[in-house]
Amino acid sequence: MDWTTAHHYTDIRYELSDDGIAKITIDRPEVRNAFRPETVIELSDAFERAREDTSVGAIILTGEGEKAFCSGGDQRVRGDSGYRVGGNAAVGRFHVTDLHVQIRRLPKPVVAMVAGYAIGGGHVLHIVCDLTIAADNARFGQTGPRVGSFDGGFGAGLLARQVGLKKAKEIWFLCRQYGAQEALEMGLVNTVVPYAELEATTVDWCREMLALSPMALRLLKASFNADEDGLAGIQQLAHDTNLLLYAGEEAREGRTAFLEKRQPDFSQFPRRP
Ligand SMILES: CC(C)(COP(=O)(O)OP(=O)(O)OC[C@H]1O[C@@H](n2cnc3c(N)ncnc32)[C@H](O)[C@@H]1OP(=O)(O)O)[C@@H](O)C(=O)NCCC(=O)NCCSC(=O)c1cc(O)c2ccccc2c1O
Repeated sequence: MDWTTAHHYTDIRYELSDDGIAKITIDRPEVRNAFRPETVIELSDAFERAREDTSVGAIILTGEGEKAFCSGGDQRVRGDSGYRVGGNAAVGRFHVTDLHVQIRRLPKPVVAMVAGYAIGGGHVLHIVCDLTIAADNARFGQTGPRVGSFDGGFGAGLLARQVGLKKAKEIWFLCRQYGAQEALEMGLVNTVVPYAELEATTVDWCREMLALSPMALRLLKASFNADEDGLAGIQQLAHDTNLLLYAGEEAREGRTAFLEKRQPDFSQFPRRP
């Protein structure tokens, strides 16, 4: 697969295929692709870039190398008030949770491509992606209670929806690691493939989605969010539906009437049963 670098970052890579796939790679293999605040800022920028690029229809999130997708927050820059920018800022950050919301709100499918460890905050990153393709060497788990941390947001609630409440509690309360096959059996990932086939399979899945209606995929993603995110999810689905209303004659009549300073004539539109 040929990828073209579309923007240069320090901690991540942002690449595009020639057919509408963006690939975002956490590029810190020396720490098993742990993220520091700078990494999260770059990831957020890259996801926004992919969102704004109308040629992009699917996004892959992955980690460099075969040893890890992501090992969570970089413990070397963890201070008493969060993770420190530059390793020594006085006030820390916990803003990977904003990235979770951004990935879920992004109106294009986001696919986690996981080889090696998806651990701690790195595990939550794959949970918030729409699909997960795992290599046969992938290992999943939470470590929060082992390092004095927890994610009570999507890391707990969404995980429970994916694998069931008892299993989610087991994952968090015992901090065990689970292999790719076990993850597949519990509904944590969509498929498992040999590492050598990981990228080709992920790209194939993306291409299948690229051949489908982008608006239908967008509304489906918003529909799942509406169920899971309460009022914020309903707002997103409503906003997306409003896009369709805007594109129709009925809404156009309202806008045109306002601009022409006349009463709108909605009588021409059916009152559908
Ligand atoms: C991931 C591992 C299981 C890999 O084990 P392995 O044996 O393959 O490799 P090493 O352990 O030897 O690691 C190689 C090298 O990488 C360094 N490293 C690994 N992970 C990290 C990390 N997270 N931070 C910093 N450095 C890391 C390791 O020290 C080695 O360096 P050398 O210099 O010695 O070569 C295993 O490494 C592992 O268990 N890692 C730790 C996983 C972990 O506990 N992660 C943090 C969980 S907490 C978290 O992520 C988190 C972040 C947030 O931002 C939150 C925000 C809001 C709520 C909750 C949050 C949250 O919980």
